[in-house]
Amino acid sequence: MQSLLSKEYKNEFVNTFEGDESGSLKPRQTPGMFYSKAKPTPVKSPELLAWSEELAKELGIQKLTDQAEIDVLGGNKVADTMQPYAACYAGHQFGNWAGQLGDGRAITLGEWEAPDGQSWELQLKGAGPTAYSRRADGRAVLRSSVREYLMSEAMHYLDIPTTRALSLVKTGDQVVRDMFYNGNPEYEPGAIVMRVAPTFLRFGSFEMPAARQEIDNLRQLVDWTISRYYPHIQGEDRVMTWFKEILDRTAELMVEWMRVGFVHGVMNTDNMSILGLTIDYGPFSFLDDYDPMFTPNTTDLPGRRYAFGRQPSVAQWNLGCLASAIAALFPNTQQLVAELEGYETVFTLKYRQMMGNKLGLDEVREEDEALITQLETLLATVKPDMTIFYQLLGDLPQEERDSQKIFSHFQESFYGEPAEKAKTLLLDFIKAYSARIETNTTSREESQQLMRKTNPRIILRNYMLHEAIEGLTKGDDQLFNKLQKAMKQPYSRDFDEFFKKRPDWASQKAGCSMLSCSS
Ligand SMILES: Nc1ncnc2c1ncn2[C@@H]1O[C@H](COP(=O)(O)OP(=O)(O)OP(=O)(O)O)[C@@H](O)[C@H]1O
Repeated sequence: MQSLLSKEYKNEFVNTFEGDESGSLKPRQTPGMFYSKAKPTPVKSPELLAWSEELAKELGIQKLTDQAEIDVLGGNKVADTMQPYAACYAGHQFGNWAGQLGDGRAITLGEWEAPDGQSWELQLKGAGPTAYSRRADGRAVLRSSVREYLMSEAMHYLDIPTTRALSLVKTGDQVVRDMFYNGNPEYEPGAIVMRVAPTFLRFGSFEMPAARQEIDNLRQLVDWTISRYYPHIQGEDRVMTWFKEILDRTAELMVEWMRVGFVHGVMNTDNMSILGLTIDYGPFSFLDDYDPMFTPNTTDLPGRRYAFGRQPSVAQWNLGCLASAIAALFPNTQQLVAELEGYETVFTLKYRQMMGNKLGLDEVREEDEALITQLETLLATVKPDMTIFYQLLGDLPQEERDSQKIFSHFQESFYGEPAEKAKTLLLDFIKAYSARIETNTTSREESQQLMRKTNPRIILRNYMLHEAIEGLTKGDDQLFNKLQKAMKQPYSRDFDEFFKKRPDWASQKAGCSMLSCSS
């Protein structure tokens, strides 16, 4: 175990690539550069609100003992061997080329080598302006930081690839935000999250040199990324093999989001991790009532580009941007295009298997495709609470045939009284499902076990996060602490006080269902 301050940090990224070393925080374009050095801007009075004990242990980080370490987490102190920088990247936002973006409020302090040899970038989000802040302040508010802290850890415990969060610090400064974009800016408490990931490189990191036609830089970044993060990929075709693996990981990530009903909300290419991790927890939401066209992002409302059911195809579109960016490294792009077109097959195979697990099927047979489609139609029509529906499905007695009893069994998952047609869909599905389950070669117990480890029981619903944030803002951390415990066991029945659907009052309240982009 080592302390945050005494660690000998590695700085491979800045030692390998060309960067702007001036340390100037003036917003600017940085052609030819992979990063710009940027020290965090000190805050008034950093106060530790949360610390991920398990993650710290995994990384070999010693328990915090004094204020100097909290000062590191708040950006007021930098260890001697850290070389803080903001990365330069570009991106497509809402389908449009946005040019240079870069870390406008995130600063990577250094790379921490864990006892198992794995290297982790330690990054502060909300640590003040950088060369890439454009017209914004480089800060984050408590509201969005609590959401990122809790949700990224919750995703980890759901077994979904994600960046992690080590700490949450309240800065003591006030930050101005117009939460509802109605021209009424308000002061909100500022906060900083320390995020960790092997790398925060995004699709947009590769789009940047490609757009600037800096082909040598692009090649250098690709080669380095493969050697460092995909060391098992060797040989002449390594760039193509690498692309295929990113495609595979991205498809897998989409399947995982669909499994738990996670809607990211801003799937721009600057928010697509090159490792296939969930990155950037902004206006995300879990589905409450099952609606494939639900988007939690108010900015996304007109087109619903990032709606729940569209995420897999948006991921393919984003992979297309990555493919275009690296196309210059291939003599011809035929295979690249073919791989991209193969995404749908890759996704569908994984998706079916995942749905089979959600349903407790022993295997996914060809005829199960119809059952899955039947279920999807049922869910999209009845719009029950997704999480509760699957829990009830797992608990439904196998021998139950009484329509009224079946209907009552699912009552808890309904938002409002379903129409007659919806009832018929439910009963027809249950009939087909029960018949299929009877043909399982595995036992009912095994089937239920599979369902229990695939279908989460506890999800961090937006209204719960909202209530926890309201509490914290008033100095009451009870709910926040309870959620921190509950999210670590999303498949257990020990935290059933959070096993409940979204209350009526929360469906229209800002921050409880829908959110705006960057805060
Ligand atoms: N308050 C802010 N100050 C400076 N730059 C910002 C601010 N908010 C967002 N940005 C920048 O705007 C771009 C898009 O914002 P987005 O909300 O996707 O990212 P983010 O939440 O800040 O960061 P990340 O993707 O690193 O989690 C990024 O380049 C980001 O750094």
